[in-house]
Amino acid sequence: MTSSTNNDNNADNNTKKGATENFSAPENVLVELRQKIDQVDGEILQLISNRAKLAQEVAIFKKEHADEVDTNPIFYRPEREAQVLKNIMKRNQASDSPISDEKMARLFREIMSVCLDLEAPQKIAFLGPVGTFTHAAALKHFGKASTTVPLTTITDVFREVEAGSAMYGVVPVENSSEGVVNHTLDGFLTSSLKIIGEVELPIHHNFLVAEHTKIDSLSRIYSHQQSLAQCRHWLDVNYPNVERVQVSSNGEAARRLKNEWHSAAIAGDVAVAEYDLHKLHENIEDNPGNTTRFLIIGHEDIAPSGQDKTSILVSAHNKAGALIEILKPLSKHGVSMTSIETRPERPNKWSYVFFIDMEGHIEDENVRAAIEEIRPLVRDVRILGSYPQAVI
Ligand SMILES: O=C(O)C(=O)C[C@]1(C(=O)O)C=C[C@@H](O)C=C1
Repeated sequence: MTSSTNNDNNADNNTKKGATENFSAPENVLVELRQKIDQVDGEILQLISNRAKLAQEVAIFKKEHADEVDTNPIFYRPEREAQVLKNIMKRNQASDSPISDEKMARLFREIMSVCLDLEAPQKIAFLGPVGTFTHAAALKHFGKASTTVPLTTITDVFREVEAGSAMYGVVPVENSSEGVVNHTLDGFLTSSLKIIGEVELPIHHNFLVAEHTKIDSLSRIYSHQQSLAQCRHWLDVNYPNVERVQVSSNGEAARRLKNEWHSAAIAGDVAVAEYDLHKLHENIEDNPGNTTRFLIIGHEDIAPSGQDKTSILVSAHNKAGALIEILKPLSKHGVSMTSIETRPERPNKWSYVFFIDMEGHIEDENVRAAIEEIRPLVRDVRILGSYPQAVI
């Protein structure tokens, strides 16, 4: 509405000035470009609306063909979403689009998120509070049309999804600088939930202040202990004499600025909008390649997307050389292992379990064969899930 009113006003002004002789005047060029943008926007709107109607038809199909036993149709299809996004990136590359493949995929991520919301609103539990990197990971993976619910602990996220109060959960699993998140791995020891997806998030820290902050007399900088550690050098150079205060999360650090005039916070982008803050400095992390990986947990088995990962949990016999034996079948069948973590298998003293991630889907012949060969060598193998590799 606003832009067409402006255009009308501009058009009026031009007519008064005698627009015909003046057709290439800068303001007319702008009017013309905006008219073209309005025209394209109208076409995009119609196309998005057509796409949304197709998604509604998909939803009807899913309802009609829901498994007789499982009366709840499954609307969220991570393997299909990964394929759609990969397709968009490929088509973008082959086009003359000035937009990067990743940014184009993010636009479509949001369109798909709205389409899924039309099919059936999705409730996603994440390790909160709002404004944390896990919140950002949930929005990156499911898009902004999903309903995201902050919970206090990783255990709460597992519990909420198990109970069916949330459909899916998002929890951090490893950081490139700080290592693995033990609470998340341990969650799988007592839960039957599956891994249905993964998200990778580059971790960029901002130095945040509020409108009312007296930036010349800062006395405190709040953040999570890991974030303070990841920005230590930058803080030593820029704010060597300001007290650093550890709080439970970056979201909590950002929240505290509301009532404090002499404090700043270190947090990510999501906290800026959530708590109405300003970035005084951006990208203050000492290691610019710092990345965190998150897992999406849920109940379903996911079909192959064409580029998948499989995670297994292996309870080994307590004897020397057990790990070497487990790894041999993977190498024999050409399965590429992407990570391995060891955790104590409580309550059994001195017993260990291995979390192994590999490339491929459990329906791939080589992955299935390797896992079948591991089975007789160990006490137990549990498939935690096969899921699409992170696309954006
Ligand atoms: O293809 C489907 O199964 C759909 O429901 C459509 C669609 C989409 O908008 O493209 C929406 C949600 C699913 O998670 C995957 C894809």
